[in-house]
Amino acid sequence: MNFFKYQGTGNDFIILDNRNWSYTALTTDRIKFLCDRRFGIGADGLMLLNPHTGYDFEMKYYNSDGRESTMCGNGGRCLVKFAYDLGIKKAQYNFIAIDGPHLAEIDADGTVNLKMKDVLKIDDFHGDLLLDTGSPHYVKMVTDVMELDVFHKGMEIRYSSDFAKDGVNVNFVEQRRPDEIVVRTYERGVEDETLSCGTGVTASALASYHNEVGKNYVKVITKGGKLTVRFNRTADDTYEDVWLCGPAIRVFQGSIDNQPPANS
Ligand SMILES: N[C@H](CCC[C@H](N)C(=O)O)C(=O)O
Repeated sequence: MNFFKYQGTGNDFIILDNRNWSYTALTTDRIKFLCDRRFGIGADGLMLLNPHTGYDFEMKYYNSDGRESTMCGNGGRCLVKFAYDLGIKKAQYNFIAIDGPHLAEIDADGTVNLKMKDVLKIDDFHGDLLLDTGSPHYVKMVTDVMELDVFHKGMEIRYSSDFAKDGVNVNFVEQRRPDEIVVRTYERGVEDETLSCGTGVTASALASYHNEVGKNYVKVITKGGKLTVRFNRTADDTYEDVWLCGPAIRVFQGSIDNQPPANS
């Protein structure tokens, strides 16, 4: 099996070119094995680039637990860069994912800009915030975010009775400046802190204290690197024209045996 490894601000992915449908029969166990950082290749998730009528491609995303999941923002950005590296070169990409169509553009400096779905509401949850940016996100504003035990605090919320059934991604956000936040995320389906989470960074930017009605531009610092989120907040508190912008890097390509070793 030939694979490609990409990362977007440290959120890393195995990508398979599935334009000839050769990888469609991957099982949950196989994807989990491929994402395993000891027995397999190692990644936060795996993506298929599928052909799709009317779009440049279709994105299929699987968390490292092997199960198909909802939208992955960093994954979407990496998949656009993968398409470019395959020779699919467009001024503007238009691909389809589980949460609908997405536009994307690659800047001259390599920044990949991904249009995210509109967010029609942000709910209050006992003083924290809940919103869906293509994946479900819990946002808690904190101080000293880098001192936090994100793994245990995140797991506690994710497995609490309110979220245990479907899960939720948990973001801890420190407002450093009116237009700059620091975000750390415990990711559902990885069941650990990732170095960044694109839909989580987007959710955190929309939920952060200082955004105002009209155009906003939020700088987001994560353990894996820097991203920016642009959006228009409407007078009735919906969020549109939302773009997640940042690097997407091809790390290596390789091949892995088709059958995992018997003892894995
Ligand atoms: N773990 C998320 C999906 C991937 C999100 C993240 N990797 C991103 O960049 O948006 C979930 O199951 O909801």
